[in-house]
Amino acid sequence: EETKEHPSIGIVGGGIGGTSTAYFLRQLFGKEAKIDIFEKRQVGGRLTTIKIGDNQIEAGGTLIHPKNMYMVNFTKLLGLEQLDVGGGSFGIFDGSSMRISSSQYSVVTMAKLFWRYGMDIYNIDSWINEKLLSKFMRIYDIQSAGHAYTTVPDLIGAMDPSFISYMKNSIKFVMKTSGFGDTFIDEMVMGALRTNYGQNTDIPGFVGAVSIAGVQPGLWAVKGGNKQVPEKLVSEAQVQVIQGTVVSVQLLQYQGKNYRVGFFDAEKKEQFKDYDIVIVATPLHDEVSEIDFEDFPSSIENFPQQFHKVTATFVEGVPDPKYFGVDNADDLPNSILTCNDSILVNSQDKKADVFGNPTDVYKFFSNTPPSEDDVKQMFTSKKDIRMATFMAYPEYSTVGEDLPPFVLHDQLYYVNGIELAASAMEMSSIAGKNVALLAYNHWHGNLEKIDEPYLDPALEKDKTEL
Ligand SMILES: Cc1cc2nc3c(=O)[nH]c(=O)nc-3n(C[C@H](O)[C@H](O)[C@H](O)COP(=O)(O)OP(=O)(O)OC[C@H]3O[C@@H](n4cnc5c(N)ncnc54)[C@H](O)[C@@H]3O)c2cc1C
Ligand SMILES: CC(C)=CCC/C(C)=C/CC/C(C)=C/CSC[C@H](N)C(=O)O
Repeated sequence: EETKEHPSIGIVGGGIGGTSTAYFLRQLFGKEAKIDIFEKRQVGGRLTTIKIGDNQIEAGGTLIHPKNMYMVNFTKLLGLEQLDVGGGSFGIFDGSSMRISSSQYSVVTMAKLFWRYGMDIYNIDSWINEKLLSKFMRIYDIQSAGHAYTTVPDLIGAMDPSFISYMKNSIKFVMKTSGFGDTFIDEMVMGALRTNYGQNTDIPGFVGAVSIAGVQPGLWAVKGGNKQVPEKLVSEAQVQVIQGTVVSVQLLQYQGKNYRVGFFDAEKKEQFKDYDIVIVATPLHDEVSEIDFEDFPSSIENFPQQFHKVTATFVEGVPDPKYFGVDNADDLPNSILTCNDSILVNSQDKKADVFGNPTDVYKFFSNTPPSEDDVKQMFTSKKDIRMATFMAYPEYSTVGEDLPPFVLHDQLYYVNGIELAASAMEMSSIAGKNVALLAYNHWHGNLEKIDEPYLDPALEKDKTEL
């Protein structure tokens, strides 16, 4: 029998969002709480690898920013290693030729970049650090002080109030207002948005800035595959993984447990389990996870925003440089960003495997699956080809001002609303910690830690000294 101190908790979804939530819940509630994760496919979700030839390559979430502290800490805690990724030659393709490409000499590259983009190329890193990262990182202090928020705008606004206006204005507008030029925005920023979200500079400023951070120097991945983080979090958090597809969450009318989770188990048999607390850690979207919420006083619906489909195509072979307007194969950059949203390819990269070994595998992203003919035009020869299509992240142009809440009902929480602000591994982990704190604070009646402003002790001390 669980007591008030030891709730039973069911989590729907075993991606980084669900498994990080489980980890944080275990830290907060201690070892007696019973925590189950329901997973319909495999733990890791959108963190997954693909085998092509003899190579294992990241297929979903790939790059981690050096300042993504939860991902950094999980990697260390779980005995995993960081692998440097990124670097190497790059170019920006406009559909017929390269607008700019790097040289083998870094001074020449810097001169070319300065010639084309002026001071924007120097200012961008400090702008991202000052306008995004330094404010974003306040969340770690806020959460380590136990504070939690019931809505996505409240959480993002707690990092810094300026982020609310970033969520309402396009990245193009935000950057123009900060003094960046059209050429830089239309080429560099557009290239970053197309490779990371398959979208353009009309997307909101907050996710736009996250996307630019996703092409900054110092990016890394977990050696052996990012999916090891969710896999190992499951054992670290001592949770039971139930292989099954959740189809319903019913609000119970009797005094005992709050919710009944209905699911089809691995043998496709319908089963039910009751919990005090339920956490949904998958996008509530028709094409991703169909879950009925039954017997609630007001209906809980899937969220109306569109999801963006992306196909990642992996080809082991020899690329035709002419496809990217380059004559000589040696001059084809390893990483190609594209700045024209009417062409097929969002970006192309020569990949290393999950251990950092070089391969002859190229990955390209496209918003629609390529035809056989497309691939023939892009590669002069190919040994193997694999494709993975993802319901990848929200279609940010359809995201309105009403972002979903983290609290769907008393003791029923939702992690993935955060993706409507920005989708990234660290965002899911931050949302996981927020939901774990909400569940804990509600359970213990710590209402002073919910939706209350966080007063930075260092700033408060300065104020009293004045
Ligand atoms: C191609 C691609 C590249 C990306 N690259 C990066 C990157 O470089 N860096 C970065 O930070 N982020 C990247 N992302 C984003 C990142 O992968 C996601 O934000 C993150 O993995 C989301 O994790 P999650 O746990 O919230 O969701 P998911 O990983 O989707 O997990 C949800 C889980 O729930 C399960 N599930 C769904 N419905 C049910 C149900 N009814 N019953 C039981 N289980 C269910 C699913 O099977 C899934 O395992 C990328 C995403 C894609 C698609
Ligand atoms: C949350 C913060 C502050 C930073 C995260 C920055 C980051 C790593 C963003 C990437 C997000 C994303 C959805 C990338 C998708 S594709 C990645 C890459 N272009 C690839 O080719 O795999």
